[in-house]
Amino acid sequence: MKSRIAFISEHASPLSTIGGVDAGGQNVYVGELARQLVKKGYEVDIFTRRENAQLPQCLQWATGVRIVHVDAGPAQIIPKEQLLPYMAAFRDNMIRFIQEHGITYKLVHANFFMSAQVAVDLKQMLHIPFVVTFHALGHIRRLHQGEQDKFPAERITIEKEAIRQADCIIAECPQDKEDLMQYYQAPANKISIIPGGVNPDEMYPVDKQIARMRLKLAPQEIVLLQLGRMVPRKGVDNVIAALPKLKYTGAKVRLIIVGGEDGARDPEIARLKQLAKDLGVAACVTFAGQRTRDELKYYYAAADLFITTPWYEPFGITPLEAMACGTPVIGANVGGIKYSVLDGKTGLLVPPQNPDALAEKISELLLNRTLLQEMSANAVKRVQTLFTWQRVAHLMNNVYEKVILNHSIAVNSTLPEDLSLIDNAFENLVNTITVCKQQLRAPLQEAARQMYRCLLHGKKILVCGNGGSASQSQHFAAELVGRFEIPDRPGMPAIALTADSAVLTAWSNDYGYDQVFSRQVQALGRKGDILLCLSTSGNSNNILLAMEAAHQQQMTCIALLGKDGGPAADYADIGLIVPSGNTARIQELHMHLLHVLCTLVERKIAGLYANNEAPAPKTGALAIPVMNG
Ligand SMILES: O=C(CO)[C@@H](O)[C@H](O)[C@H](O)[C@H](O)COP(=O)(O)O
Ligand SMILES: [Zn+2]
Repeated sequence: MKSRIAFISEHASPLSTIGGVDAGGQNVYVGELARQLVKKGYEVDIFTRRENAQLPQCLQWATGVRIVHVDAGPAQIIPKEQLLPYMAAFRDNMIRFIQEHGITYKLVHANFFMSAQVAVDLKQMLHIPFVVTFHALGHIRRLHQGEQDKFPAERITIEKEAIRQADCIIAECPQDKEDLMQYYQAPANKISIIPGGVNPDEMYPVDKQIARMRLKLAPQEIVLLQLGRMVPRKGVDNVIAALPKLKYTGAKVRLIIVGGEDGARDPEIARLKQLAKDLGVAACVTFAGQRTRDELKYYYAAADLFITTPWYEPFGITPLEAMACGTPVIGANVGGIKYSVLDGKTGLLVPPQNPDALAEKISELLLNRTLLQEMSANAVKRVQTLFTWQRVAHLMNNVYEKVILNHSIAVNSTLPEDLSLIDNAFENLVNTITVCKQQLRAPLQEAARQMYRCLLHGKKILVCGNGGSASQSQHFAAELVGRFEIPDRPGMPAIALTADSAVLTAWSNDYGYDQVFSRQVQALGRKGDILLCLSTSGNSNNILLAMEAAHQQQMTCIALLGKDGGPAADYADIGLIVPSGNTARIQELHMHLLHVLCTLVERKIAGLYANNEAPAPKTGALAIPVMNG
């Protein structure tokens, strides 16, 4: 059966024309991801604020994808900085729609902080788990824009609460994950890195001259392209400011700026036009305004270089689109751009807000046509392997499935008896650890000292136990023979007596299980060796007989025991008794004790070399230097 899920994207609808002040990557993200998720078996409803009274409440936008227009504030475009007061109405009307239509959503995917706030409420009221992609973080914006950031101050608090409540947080690049962890204390295990993508049927390489003919651009000019939302953060002024600094003296260079509206209505375009005039480069800057998505590939393909130098970019879809069309990118070394653009391979990275550095890199690339061609091929390949919406949907589907599964487990398994069993097991373990910490410090130290001495004198450690303790014996031997925490140290001789099925079965079959370890101790043990025994009860006959055999061989017996130690406590030279009546807890503590012993012994052995107590081995396998006596 298909799973129905809800996207919330309060200000960014896939219906909007890209390049408007608030219409950019998020609109594409929501639409493309929804379409691809349909192929994974989902039905997606995208809830977005009604910006136009003429639109129907619910519109079938693509197969399996509906857009639901939610009434929240006036039905007109409102800058997203002013939308927060309408979000309560958004939430209430969204819930009304869900209830009137009797829909059950398996999951909500919130986009941007205001949608996340709605998702938090939905989770509380309707018990729907949610995933969030923030697309930008308020804290980082504040850092970069200070007072010019016009979002309400509550944004950061809302983001923090959403992070606390979310079932999974989608970071769009490694930097985004770091920011979430550093500024919001988001737990790493709640974050999945999933980038944005490109639709290869929409963005693909087109012959440069054909693209230019379509756009009526001069075939012989050098074209630099800047495309996207026209807001100060995007650093378009930085690109204009680089133009007079270009050292390139070949063909005429033209900068085409796609996005934004007519200068009179768009203050940012007016500002950029004025800047171009002031710098004397107005004649080589073309303001192309907003373009339909169909036209964008021609712009990307017509350009020799795509340039994007924002101060902050949580992901950035335009550099990917440019690369998909085979156009190398010079991008700011920030956020998602430093992840999508491979410096030196698919383009170059520059510091933001630095026209000199940008001018230098543009000139460098324009002078190296061979490199530009290589970068173009690399760019297409990189996008097609890593950044298609198909791949994004595949990764997202994995996240959704995990969230949906965990949610249903949580809902169906909150039986009070289960919970109290879980809690008891943890509390029991914590208590046992606390008691052991006090009681076992001295014997642990002594056991480690004995083991170290034994190994230093060229002797070995034999280990045995039954059942769970048998596997722990092997676990311990493996840590010593191989390595534990310190690489490049000599192997230490340790043998688990539980691992040779031929010996175990023959001796048990022919003489009895009680002799299964003692026989091996006689055969393998020598004076000065250690026998390490594990027994939760201290009662197992084969363990007691093994210790007897060890004493006859003048070996030292160390025993990890439980309960009251049983008779084994009397046989052992050093007994480490876990004072618990619960076999499982005893075994858990035994494993911990074995690891602590590994740490102590390994450090001592490794320290031998560090302190020059022994010559470092010259060639071949490392060996512990043997001391006589
Ligand atoms: O793992 C477990 C219980 O948690 C069992 O396999 C358990 O190790 C076996 O019953 C052993 O035979 C118990 O022997 P011992 O610890 O009393 O010497
Ligand atoms: Zn067990």
